[in-house]
Amino acid sequence: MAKDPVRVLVTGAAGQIGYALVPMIARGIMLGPDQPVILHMLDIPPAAEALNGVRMELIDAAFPLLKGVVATTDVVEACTGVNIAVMVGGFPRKEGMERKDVMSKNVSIYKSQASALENYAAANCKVLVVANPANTNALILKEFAPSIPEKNITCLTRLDHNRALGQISERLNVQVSDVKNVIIWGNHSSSQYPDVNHATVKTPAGEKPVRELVKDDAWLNGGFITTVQQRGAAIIKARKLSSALSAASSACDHIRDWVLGTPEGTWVSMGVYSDGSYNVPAGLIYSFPVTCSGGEWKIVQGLPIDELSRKKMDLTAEELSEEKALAYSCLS
Ligand SMILES: NC(=O)C1=CN([C@@H]2O[C@H](COP(=O)(O)OP(=O)(O)OC[C@H]3O[C@@H](n4cnc5c(N)ncnc54)[C@H](O)[C@@H]3O)[C@@H](O)[C@H]2O)C=CC1
Ligand SMILES: O=C([O-])CC(=O)C(=O)O
Repeated sequence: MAKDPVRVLVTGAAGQIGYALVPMIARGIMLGPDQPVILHMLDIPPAAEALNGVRMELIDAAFPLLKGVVATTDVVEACTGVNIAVMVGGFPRKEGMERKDVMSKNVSIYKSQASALENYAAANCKVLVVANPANTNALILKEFAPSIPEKNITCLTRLDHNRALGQISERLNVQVSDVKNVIIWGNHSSSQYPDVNHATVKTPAGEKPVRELVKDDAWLNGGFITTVQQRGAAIIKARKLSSALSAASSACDHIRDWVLGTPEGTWVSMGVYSDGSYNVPAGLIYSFPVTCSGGEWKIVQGLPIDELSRKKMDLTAEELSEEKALAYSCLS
């Protein structure tokens, strides 16, 4: 029997990530090739005409899984009945800016959209915040939508996770699909800690630790980390626009794994509400290694943390606490 359509909201749908993301969703990349979808697209009035253009192209593409399109500048109409909300709407960073520089514009958007989601989304709606500062926007959304369970509100660090996989794959000249279990700890910012201490590569002789294969701790503790931390800025420098196709693809990965589950023995990185695991302060949206099953994520527990990792994990937590304080000062 055909499945009922899932309603997926994309905010900022007339923007560049939106333009890459909506066809992926309509093609089944996010929720699977047998899952019909109804797309809800929100943007602001100055982008209404462009948004309508995206709606027209979605119709022209004749996606078999796409059962309907709502394209609107009305936040209530956009949020009504949605099962999944991908929050991309906001103002992107330009060259020379840090992600927290876009803070004041974006946190106020997330405060107001929190109540629309709380009041009009389907029960158990899963929320992914992409717009920067992603962790702090997600935290503001959580705090101003108190009736949405905190486990349903997440932010995107899967792009950083995928960037880390990509760097290891390039370095070792192996397929990216054979590399797994890197971890992005903390903030989706240049303070994030990309950790390879538990990462492995599938080889003809079985799974081997990344460190053992790379044999270059100076690179793994130095250049590798800064490359992943700075990759967003490098893309902005090259394209004069921030990452879009990789962000859209990673957003699909995030939701797909959350809804359909992670493969046995594999974890992924997600920004989730900290419960104090790994001595990360509770009350922050912090990126952890998680496994997903039955539509729920769970933080991977019990990984040994060395001294260098501890310092880097604490540093990015401190930045998130500062961002939280700054966000509240922007809102008051
Ligand atoms: N977490 C991550 O890994 C990544 C996050 N980002 C962030 O994603 C966001 C979107 O990036 P782009 O698509 O490149 O930007 P963009 O500027 O091309 O698109 C953003 C869209 O949001 C719309 N918008 C603005 N205010 C809105 C509101 N209140 N409600 C609904 N829509 C609104 C704009 O009109 C625009 O169409 C930025 O904040 C960017 O920094 C980008 C790449 C990766
Ligand atoms: O760097 C930016 O501003 C966009 C972004 O979040 C990324 O590419 O990781």
